[in-house]
Amino acid sequence: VSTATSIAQKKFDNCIMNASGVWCYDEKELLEVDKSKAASFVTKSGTLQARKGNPKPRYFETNFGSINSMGLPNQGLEYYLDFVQKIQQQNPNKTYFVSCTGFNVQEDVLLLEKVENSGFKGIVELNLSCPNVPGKPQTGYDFETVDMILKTVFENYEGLLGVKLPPYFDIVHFDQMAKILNKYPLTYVNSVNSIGNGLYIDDAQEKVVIKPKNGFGGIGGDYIKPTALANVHAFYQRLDPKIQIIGTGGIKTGRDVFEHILCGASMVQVGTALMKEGPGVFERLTHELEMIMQSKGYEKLDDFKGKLKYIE
Ligand SMILES: O=C(O)c1[nH]c(=O)[nH]c(=O)c1I
Repeated sequence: VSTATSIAQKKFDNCIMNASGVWCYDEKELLEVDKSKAASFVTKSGTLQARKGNPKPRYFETNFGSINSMGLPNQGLEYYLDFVQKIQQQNPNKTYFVSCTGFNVQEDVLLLEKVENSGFKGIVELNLSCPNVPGKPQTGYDFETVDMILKTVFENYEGLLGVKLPPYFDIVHFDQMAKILNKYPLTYVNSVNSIGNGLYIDDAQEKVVIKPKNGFGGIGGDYIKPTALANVHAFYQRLDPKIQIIGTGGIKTGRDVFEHILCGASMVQVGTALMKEGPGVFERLTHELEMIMQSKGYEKLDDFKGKLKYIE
């Protein structure tokens, strides 16, 4: 069996990689993912200037997932572009992802200009869904702004571009977002980012567990898998087939990977489980997926991708 996949005709020998924000902050972490069984890596979302992020503790693991309010700590987009250019020379046949996010459309355009000027030939992920910058609303929940950003960005940028979206919870929102996304030459849509502004409590201390935002933070892990699968499938049902889907959210076993692909994902990304287990998680997930495919007689992803059955 083969767990290989492709995004925009770029071939990957596997369909599992890291989620932006996890194990991708600096060269050390990115090299560890690059050397693992992961198909590729995506960097932490780069901003115009490097950022320290929110005060700690800003990440907490629970039995069922995680809560974070990192606040977009990153080395700055240019750091990630320089690193990927270096790595790309050593692995000319590998396609890498660079994530970026601006605080307004002017910054988004500037970031993508920097990408083009750097000669980066991989795939850009525009993060429209950071839930933890105090005072900044989730761009992904402001549909007019998403439309305006994509219109403006695609007037200038000619490279491969995907968008990272927050989870939606209303069928009409899937319809409205898909209508907007279908207007643009997007490479992919990545669903979902963390479920914003959850709250986890330490009962013994009767206290929150992260410092920023009085304990409010993005939720990941087991808690969000049903929402992630629904977003992947809703967009798979609605988007032009030219726009592929990356599935993120609640992946910690080969079964979770299988389900995301059954819902229509061409690639899956791992966040919380990677944070807990480290880059060895990619070998385990790949093996578990291969076992499932073997037991079902599937040889390649296309044998079951998007083929979720409904009850007649
Ligand atoms: O707080 C963060 O840095 C963060 N945390 C998330 O859960 N998703 C995001 O896109 C970001 I930019």
